[in-house]
Parts: sequence; C-alpha cells; structure tokens
Amino acid sequence: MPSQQALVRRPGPRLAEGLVTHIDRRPVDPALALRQWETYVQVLRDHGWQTTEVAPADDCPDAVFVEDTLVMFRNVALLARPGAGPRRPEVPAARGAAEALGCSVNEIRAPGTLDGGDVLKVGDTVYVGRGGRTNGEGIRQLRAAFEPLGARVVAVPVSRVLHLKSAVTALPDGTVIGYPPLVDDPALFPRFLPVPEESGAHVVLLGGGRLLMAAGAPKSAELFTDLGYQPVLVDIGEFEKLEGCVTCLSVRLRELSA
Ligand SMILES: NC(=O)NCCC[C@H](N)C(=O)O
Repeated sequence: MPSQQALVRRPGPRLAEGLVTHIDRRPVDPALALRQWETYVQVLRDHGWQTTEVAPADDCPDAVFVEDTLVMFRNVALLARPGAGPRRPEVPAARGAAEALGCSVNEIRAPGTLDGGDVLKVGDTVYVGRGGRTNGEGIRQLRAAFEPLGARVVAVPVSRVLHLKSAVTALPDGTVIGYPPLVDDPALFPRFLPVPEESGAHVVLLGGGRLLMAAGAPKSAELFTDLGYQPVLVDIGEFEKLEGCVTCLSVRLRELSA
C-alpha cells in the first residue's frame, strides 16, 4: 500500500518579499495567503494525505514553496541545492523532515544547482528542466542519484517560466499537460495535451482520479472533467503572485515503506 505523506511548510513572516523573476511584483496579502495555505493543506488531508510541517525557515520568504527543497524517487530524498542562493537555507530542515519519515537522503552538491520544481515524475521517467534554477551539473547529479534506482532521466530545456513544473505537469494516465505559449517544445513528451490556461497546467494527483488544481483555471478543470477526472479547485492566488503553483506548496511522498 503506497504511503500518502506530504511535506508542507507554513508561510513565513517575510512571504511578501518572495522572489519574482518572470512576472511583475504585486503586493501579497499575508493573512489571505495563510488562509489559502490552510485550505490547501486541508484539501490534502481530506483526500487521505498525512501532512508533516517542515520546521519554519522564517528568514526565507519563499520557504512555503517547499517542493523546491527536495525530490523524491522511491524512498530516496535528494536534497536540492536551489539555484537562487537566498533559498539555500531552506534545505536543512527539509533534510530533517525526510530523515524523520525514514527516507534515505542524498544531496545535490556545488557547483550543481537543482530546484524541486524542475523535476516532474511520470512513472519511472524523471523529466528535469534545465532553466534558470537548475544547471547541467545538477542534472548530472540527479541522474547519478536516481538512475541506479531505475529512473530514466530526461532533460528538458525551460526558458519561458521559472521551473519545468510551471510549464507542465502530468495527468494520472501519464499525459503531459501544458499551456502551449509557456512550453519550449511539447514534442519532447510522448503524449502532450494543451490546456487553455496557464495555471491549468498544474495538477497535484490526489489519488483515484482526483486532481488538486488552481481555482484560476476553470476551463482546464472542465477539460479534465470531460476526460473522466475529478478536479478539486483551490484558490492559491496569493502564491501565484510569487510564481508559485499548486505543486510547489507540498512534496508528496508516495513510496515510503510503512
Ligand atoms: N516549484 C515552484 O513552482 N516553486 C515556486 C517558487 C517561487 C519563488 N518565488 C521563487 O522564485 O523561487
């Protein structure tokens, strides 16, 4: 029976100072952000996920985007080395959380950089974005860590958005979904389905055909409903102002041994 554990990290006091790279800065409402985060976490719990809060890193405005701190493959946690220097102090507490859940822990070392948001798993295929945050040496180390475990690592150029998973994620049947203007080359994926909204490209697989996705993508939600899935919409507008999306607010651990 696969585990359903998710790591999350509460928004810190400096959230509004989070990095923005590809979009203009807009003011963030910290109280609303906290309510949106609490709803997101509750949705995970309502769908059978046990959530563990990673210890705060309150000096790091972007710490809530916990997905960027580590990548899971089977029961191995590969600690990231974020491409943005100010985000690196987010990683040590993520190590502690992964160890406490019984993961084996490995890490990306300098000069490698890798953000968890650049890694998309589809079965045993691990797509990794080469973009502003993840470099070639980070990709090499990811291959060295996961290929011996049975992963097939596929590198994908990312130039139009922050992370690979800002551009594409995948449905439970393995179809990669993306908003075409933001995807460098859809032909790199064996099955690609265009979606009509930017945030419609981001889904968290809750299990059993249920897809956690942003409330800002109603047409994409309709498309997925029409394909037999059940979208569960959550408003994450305050995090979208900081280039976050539904995937980046948690790390899902599906293959821990009990
Ligand atoms: N995996 C993700 O999509 N992470 C979003 C990170 C946003 C944050 N403001 C950053 O620039 O690092």
